[in-house]
Amino acid sequence: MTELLTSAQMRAIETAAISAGRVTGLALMERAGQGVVDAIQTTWPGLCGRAVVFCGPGNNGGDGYVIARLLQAQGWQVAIFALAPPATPDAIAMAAAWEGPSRPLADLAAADLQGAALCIDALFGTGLQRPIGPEVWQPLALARRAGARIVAVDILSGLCADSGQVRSLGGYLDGPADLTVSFEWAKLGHVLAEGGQRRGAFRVVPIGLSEEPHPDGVVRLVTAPGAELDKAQGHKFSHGHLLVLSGGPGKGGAARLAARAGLRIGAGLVTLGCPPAAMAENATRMDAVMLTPLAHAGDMVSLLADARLTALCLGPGFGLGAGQAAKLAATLRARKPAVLDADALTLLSRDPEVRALLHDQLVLTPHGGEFARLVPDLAAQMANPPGRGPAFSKVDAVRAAAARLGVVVLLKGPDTVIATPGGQVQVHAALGDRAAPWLATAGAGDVLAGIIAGLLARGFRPDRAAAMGAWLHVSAARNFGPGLIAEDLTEALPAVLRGLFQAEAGAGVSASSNPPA
Ligand SMILES: NC(=O)C1=CN([C@@H]2O[C@H](COP(=O)(O)OP(=O)(O)OC[C@H]3O[C@@H](n4cnc5c(N)ncnc54)[C@H](O)[C@@H]3O)[C@@H](O)[C@H]2O)[C@@H](O)CC1
Ligand SMILES: Nc1ncnc2c1ncn2[C@@H]1O[C@H](COP(=O)(O)OP(=O)(O)O)[C@@H](O)[C@H]1O
Ligand SMILES: [K+]
Repeated sequence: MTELLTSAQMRAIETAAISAGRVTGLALMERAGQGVVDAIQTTWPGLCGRAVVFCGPGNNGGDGYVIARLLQAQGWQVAIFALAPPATPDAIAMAAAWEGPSRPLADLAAADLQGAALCIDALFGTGLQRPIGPEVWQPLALARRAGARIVAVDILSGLCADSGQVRSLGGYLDGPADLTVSFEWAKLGHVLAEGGQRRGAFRVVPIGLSEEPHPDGVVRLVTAPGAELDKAQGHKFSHGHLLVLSGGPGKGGAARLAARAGLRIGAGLVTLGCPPAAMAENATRMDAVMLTPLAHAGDMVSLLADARLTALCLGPGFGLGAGQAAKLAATLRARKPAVLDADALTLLSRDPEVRALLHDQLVLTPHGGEFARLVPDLAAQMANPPGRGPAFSKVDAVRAAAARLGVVVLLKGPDTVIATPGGQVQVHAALGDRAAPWLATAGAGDVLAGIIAGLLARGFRPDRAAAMGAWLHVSAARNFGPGLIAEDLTEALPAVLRGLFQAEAGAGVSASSNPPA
């Protein structure tokens, strides 16, 4: 399952299926409840004992009443605590079918939680449209302190299903849910921002909607590349020539990392272009990467005119002077595929005339700070704590930035978001069995820029190069593991490629996709 839905998209699918008579809301709710109970058993086989179920007023609460009934039928001792009476027809019906104890959540006392093995959080799901107060999150915090495992129905209450941001007043509970069980498709709030960090073990269970038609504009998770990444027969120029521009003496490390990554990912040739004063330093550090002196933007003319030069990478350790701005402008005027990172992004944000030269063969790879310099209004809107109504998520911000700038934008992080100028969005989620916290190390971003630039040089489309780059980068980090430094990423790439091609040649199925669960 590679789609990531918004709550509106999920609602639209559900409403269409119900209105067409293909399913009833009650049947969906029953399957959702059953899915949660099954997921609890799979996660903690044999667990049984006392459970408290916190129910909200909407259909998320409705799921809670189903879960209470099914747990009780399995021998659990269950008590329901309701934040408010059920308010939707389906939740009212499911509450009526519950024959056990039910009390107001406001009456919850520490004694009610003693010995509870489970706390089912069915307070709010995809319908959360405004911040919750302490009366909602404090009982969850209390249950956690009492030692109960928190099971979030659909999503941990207080997280926005569209942005992953916390919507809470007066604090929020510490830490993640122990288990989150969502229905049919993961939602954006399960991978973006805090949502990715707070989902705990994550399962998506079927509720019978998988064949329903999807609305337009669905965001997709980046999955493993396939055989397309392998090298076809040919000579080195068949696989492209990448030019990486570097800064002056003592500043070349970042560009060298990018250049080596471009070579490792299969560009036929990689040249590092540096100021003449940095030639000696770079020559002692590079063998397979070629070197060329580039004192001024004018020195790039013949290189840029050469059709065999298929991509560029500008930014890592580049510098922020007038000379660098001129080289950036010359590159953009040549309209070749390129990755713009680091200092190139800062130069862009300073100079509207250079920004006017952007074109659709470019990939911009900002981190959060660079993104805020490039598109301050969008970054501010994204950072605002969501109040009432729909949130402005990282997906919304990156989609808007790509449309405004007319380039592919990749905004980095454990939740890497990639958008095209046309509005297509992909997310690479470095979570769960794809978590890569060791990537938070100096120079990791330079390697990512080099990988993507190498893929551009090989002829991949900018959005495809960006998505494959994000996947390969995290896979390389995971392949190396703890202790990773940026240099290790390039050296781990061959094993990652070998694994991919072996998986492809084997079952014909990728062994290492990036599933939501
Ligand atoms: N969409 C689907 O296909 C399915 C949805 N189901 C469940 O239904 C849930 C969505 O149900 P709803 O749309 O009823 O939404 P919720 O149950 O998430 O909450 C909506 C209710 O809470 C109120 N509310 C929202 N924010 C509040 C706040 N901060 N403080 C107090 N009240 C607040 C709303 O006015 C509304 O009454 C899903 O998360 C899922 O658990 C499942 O039953 C199965 C199928
Ligand atoms: N916790 C994390 N999980 C997954 N990826 C991460 C994490 N922290 C950082 N990264 C990745 O590491 C890279 C860091 O890039 P960047 O911030 O530009 O650093 P630098 O400029 O030092 O190279 C990005 O690709 C980012 O997505
Ligand atoms: K919930």
